[in-house]
Amino acid sequence: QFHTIKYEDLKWDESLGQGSFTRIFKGEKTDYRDGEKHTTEVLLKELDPDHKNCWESFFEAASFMSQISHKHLLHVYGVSVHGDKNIMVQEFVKHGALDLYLKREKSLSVSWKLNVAKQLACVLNFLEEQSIIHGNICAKNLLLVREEDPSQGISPFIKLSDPGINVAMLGKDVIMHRIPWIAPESLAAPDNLTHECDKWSFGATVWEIFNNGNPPLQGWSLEEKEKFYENKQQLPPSQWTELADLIGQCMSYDLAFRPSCRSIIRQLNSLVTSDYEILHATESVTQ
Ligand SMILES: Nc1cnc(-c2cc(N)nc3[nH]ccc23)cn1
Repeated sequence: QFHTIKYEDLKWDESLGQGSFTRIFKGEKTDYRDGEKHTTEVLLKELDPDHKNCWESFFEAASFMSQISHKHLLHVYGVSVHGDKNIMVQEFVKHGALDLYLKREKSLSVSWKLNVAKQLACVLNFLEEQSIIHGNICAKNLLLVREEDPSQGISPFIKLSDPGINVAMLGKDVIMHRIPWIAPESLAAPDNLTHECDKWSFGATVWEIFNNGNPPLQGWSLEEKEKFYENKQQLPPSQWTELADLIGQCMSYDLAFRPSCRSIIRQLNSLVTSDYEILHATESVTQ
């Protein structure tokens, strides 16, 4: 299952916002190991008391994250229950969620974006090998551990966060808000997620990464979003045809057409090599 942490060993610092039915805070946890007191910076994710009915799903997400470990998966230290408070204690990731970072940093290079997309493909492949379905892949659930520093040859490093409350527990509206990240087939059957669902979401997330953090279908109403799926529409394709092809394959309405993780990684690797031409192409355009 997961490690339980004593409430009195936690300290709350500033609020960092909220997710679906959760509030997040920066904080600290203390533990006593070999007679010494250790303080660790943590992210405290609190389930709203008025959504107590979701606590199983909340803890399912915690145990999901605690059962497996991977360099690109967020570490969950454990959970703490105190009265009607359910708290998930996660590693604190310095640069926060990628969707906000992409909006803020307007001049990220193509190789930066490809590097991040490859890291996500790696953890997606790992989850598939472990027969584990995440169910909520999007830039908001990617955390930036380390920024790039080209002068030092340091590349960005991301981690995939927990999936949050199971999409089947959420109301129809929340599910609709997840268009176009949620796979079309999951709209009708949110409690029957498959690995193919994660590939669809991967496609939407790569589109986000290359679209400078502008969310896809930004400002669309729930009705328009529903039509987007009913009419089997696609997101606006990137000018980079190979990238647009990969995103299009991942976001096929027919599950069978979605590529294997190995194929996704192979196609991303081939993109890196052809990165040179596109880089010069965009530079010549922008100059
Ligand atoms: N596991 C996590 C999750 N989110 C953060 C985080 C870091 C930061 N600098 N600003 C933020 N603003 C909102 C969340 C957040 C950290 N660790």
